[in-house]
Amino acid sequence: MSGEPARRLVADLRVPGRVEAAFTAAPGEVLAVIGPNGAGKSTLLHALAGLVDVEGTALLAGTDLLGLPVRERRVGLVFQGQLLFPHLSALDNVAFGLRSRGTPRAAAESVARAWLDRFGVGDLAARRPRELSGGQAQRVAIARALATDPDVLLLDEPFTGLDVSVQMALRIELGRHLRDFAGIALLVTHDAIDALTLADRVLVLDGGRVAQSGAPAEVAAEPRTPHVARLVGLNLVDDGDQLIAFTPDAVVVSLAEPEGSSRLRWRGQVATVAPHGDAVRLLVHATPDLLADVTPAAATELGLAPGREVWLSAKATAVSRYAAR
Ligand SMILES: Nc1ncnc2c1ncn2[C@@H]1O[C@H](COP(=O)(O)OP(=O)(O)OP(=O)(O)O)[C@@H](O)[C@H]1O
Repeated sequence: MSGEPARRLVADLRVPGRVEAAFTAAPGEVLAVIGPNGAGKSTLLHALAGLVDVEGTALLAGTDLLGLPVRERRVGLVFQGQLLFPHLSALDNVAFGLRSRGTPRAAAESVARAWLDRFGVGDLAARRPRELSGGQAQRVAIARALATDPDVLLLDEPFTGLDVSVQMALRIELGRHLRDFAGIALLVTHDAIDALTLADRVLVLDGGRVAQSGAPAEVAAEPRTPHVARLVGLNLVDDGDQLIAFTPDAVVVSLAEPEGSSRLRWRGQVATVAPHGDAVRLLVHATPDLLADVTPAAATELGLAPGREVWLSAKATAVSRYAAR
């Protein structure tokens, strides 16, 4: 048996006023970090990368990353707006990390070339960043981060700002490389698809704290924050010590108050009306805001337009209830 401890990350970090989070990640695991604007997602990644002062520990195989000089942390970064070195070719950008660790030029370039090839941009090796499209530059940036074989790969919104078709292609490519990646990946994303398709686990931040963590399917089925509920297209109602989640198509919209004694009814005002597949999706300002899907015929019949006062009710059999904590 090897005496090498598993390269598990055990982090308990605090950047005062911005984020306070304890989490663990196993080698090979992709952890999606999600949450609303200002939740502390970027700060968490910046803390691990050494870009911001942080208290606490981030033990990796027993060594505290936070105690290491930034250059000695085996951390790969792909950050929004973190540009490639403009004066270096794509190849030299990817080879840079290895070169700065003392790898001889030929060996570093050979590794760099292989990474560019894997991301389908090998023929662009000689180009400078300004000669690359956004999607090509992002492929080079991801190749650059992976080329150093980091223990921890930090990806902050790697698809933001790219065309939707480029995002889709890059998501598939990145997914393939993340499956083979032996280290730990933390992926900050605003997109439920990323969290559901790329991640092994999801860490939900809210107001600088961890609100929930678990397998993507668990988090999607039983969201604990309005932000996650909205990401996965569910309504979420706080009912004291329980949370209630239900899909927009489980909501009945009426102009008159629904009969019966169910507490699952709300009065509100239609805020937006938009096509959603074969249905019409309403966002209704109620307490809380709710989504409701109705048929186009019902939308016309009920005169559902922004400003319309409506009643909403949820079928008791169509809701999922779970403990709030
Ligand atoms: N350089 C900074 N100095 C002080 N406070 C900051 C700084 N950067 C961010 N903050 C604050 O720290 C908190 C967390 O911000 P952070 O950027 O980590 O959130 P985020 O979840 O990444 O948000 P977004 O999705 O908008 O990028 C916010 O309250 C933010 O205003």
